[in-house]
Amino acid sequence: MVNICCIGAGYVGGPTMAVIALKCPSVKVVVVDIAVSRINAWNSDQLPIYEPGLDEVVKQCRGKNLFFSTDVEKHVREADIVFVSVNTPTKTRGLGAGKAADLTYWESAARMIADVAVSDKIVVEKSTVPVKTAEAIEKILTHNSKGIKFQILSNPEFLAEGTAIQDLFNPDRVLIGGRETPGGQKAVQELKNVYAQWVPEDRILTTNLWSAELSKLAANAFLAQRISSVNAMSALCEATGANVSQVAHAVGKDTRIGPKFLNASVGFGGSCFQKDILNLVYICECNGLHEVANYWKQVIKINDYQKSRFVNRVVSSMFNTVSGKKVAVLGFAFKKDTGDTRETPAIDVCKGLVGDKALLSIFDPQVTEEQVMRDLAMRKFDWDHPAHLQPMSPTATKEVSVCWDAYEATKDAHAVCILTEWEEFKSLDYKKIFDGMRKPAFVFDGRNVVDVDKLREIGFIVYSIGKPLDPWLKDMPALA
Ligand SMILES: NC(=O)c1ccc[n+]([C@@H]2O[C@H](COP(=O)([O-])OP(=O)(O)OC[C@H]3O[C@@H](n4cnc5c(N)ncnc54)[C@H](O)[C@@H]3O)[C@@H](O)[C@H]2O)c1
Ligand SMILES: O=c1ccn([C@@H]2O[C@H](COP(=O)(O)OP(=O)(O)O[C@H]3O[C@H](CO)[C@@H](O)[C@H](O)[C@H]3O)[C@@H](O)[C@H]2O)c(=O)[nH]1
Repeated sequence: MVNICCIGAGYVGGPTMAVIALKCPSVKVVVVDIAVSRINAWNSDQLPIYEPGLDEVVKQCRGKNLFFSTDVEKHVREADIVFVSVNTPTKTRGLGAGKAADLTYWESAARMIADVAVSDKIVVEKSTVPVKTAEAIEKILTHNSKGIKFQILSNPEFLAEGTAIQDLFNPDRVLIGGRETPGGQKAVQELKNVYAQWVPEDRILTTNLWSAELSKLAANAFLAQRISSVNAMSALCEATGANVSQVAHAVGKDTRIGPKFLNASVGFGGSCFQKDILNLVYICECNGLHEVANYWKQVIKINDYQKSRFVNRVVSSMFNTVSGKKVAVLGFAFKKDTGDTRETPAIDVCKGLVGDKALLSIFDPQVTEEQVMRDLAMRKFDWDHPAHLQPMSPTATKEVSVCWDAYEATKDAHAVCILTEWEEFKSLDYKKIFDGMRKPAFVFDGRNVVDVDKLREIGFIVYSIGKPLDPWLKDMPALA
């Protein structure tokens, strides 16, 4: 029996290992973490993350060949293959602050592996890391190894939250990078054997270490770039009367471009895109490639512009002030089918509206009040000026309430802002919502989920990203 241990029981470690356990009954998988509450949750009926299909997978193998534990050292010692899936956030202090990846957690995991190992191991980079990280990890492991042999592999994860189980069951590709030595290639083959239990061979790509590490950053940069491209077009659509959905459809029909990832939105969020592009920008700068760095930086700048453009549109449409007005926010997670709020555009939009003294009532089917308040109270990091942390005013969270129902959130509101594309927001009783709101009643759809014509018939003034402007809004030029 192959023993796998995964360090880090988060959004990646948990679902990925659960699927490996399900698909490989002859492999024993233990997921370890230093966060006791997270491990307790993985061992309970209330898993620590919301992900469609995850509960069923965990239920089928937990206690058989899938285990969750806080005894990190014991399980690392017993493992043949150690996946490292710890968080690699953007550094907020010191050299490279605001861009470089913070590898503190990764380094401490590597040192611990070197300290406790008593047999040869394959160490797999599952976390997203800067290109060349494997070289540093190799040095840490071999300098402390007491003669034990380690092989480092890069096996970046491409799952998206909300569809993680589907993505893991049927990945576009699995990427494994290794040293081009006999030992390195043997390790690549061993990991390949695990995935080959359910992934067709032609979808398992093998490369050298640096290509695998860089491909992960490149893939996220390309994906985010598509969203910034369509979002940039959405501003031009609003200015010209074109419809961004029609433009995206027409553009995406070109098979060289393709139809996916062309939905205009209030901006991309999530824990990966911004972090990984900033990391890429930093690597380019370190290599003296300033033009390349600036090119990718622009993807983030357009994303920031899209969020502030949305806030400006709300304020300018409502007679240039939202002061003291109740604004309902539907959706706070960074996308549908997840409760994750990391880097969600809702944080910046809500802070922008509160900055203009709006009174917010927020509803998201998967995000707790505690989480919303924590996110809004957090200081915002200024990526361009890392020395300047912009705190939210300490009283600001008093202007925010969290509701458990869209109807309660919208009652007596002047406006509704839709910030996450939850399916249930498409089929709300908008007539009932309209009747309960102050007039004129506005809907600002940051995800293009509502039927604009139907809502206008009801009486709403509707703004939908990149769509021809409501006659009312045409007379109210945005301030951006
Ligand atoms: N979230 C995604 O959708 C996604 C997808 C692909 C890749 N990634 C990458 O995968 C990595 C993990 O992301 P995540 O979203 O799962 O992060 P996460 O914060 O949800 O989970 C990381 C876990 O690692 C644990 N940890 C940190 N240091 C540890 C240590 N020394 N020993 C034991 N446990 C430790 C933390 O307690 C935490 O529970 C990141 O590099 C991320 O960029 C994320
Ligand atoms: O057409 C689109 C598609 C996405 N988004 C937004 O983009 C963000 C990211 O969405 P998505 O990529 O679906 O979710 P993530 O979980 O962040 O997954 C991305 O980041 C992961 C972490 O690296 C990678 O593994 C995945 O392949 C990559 O898709 C979300 O705010 C979406 O609402 C849009 O605005 N328009």
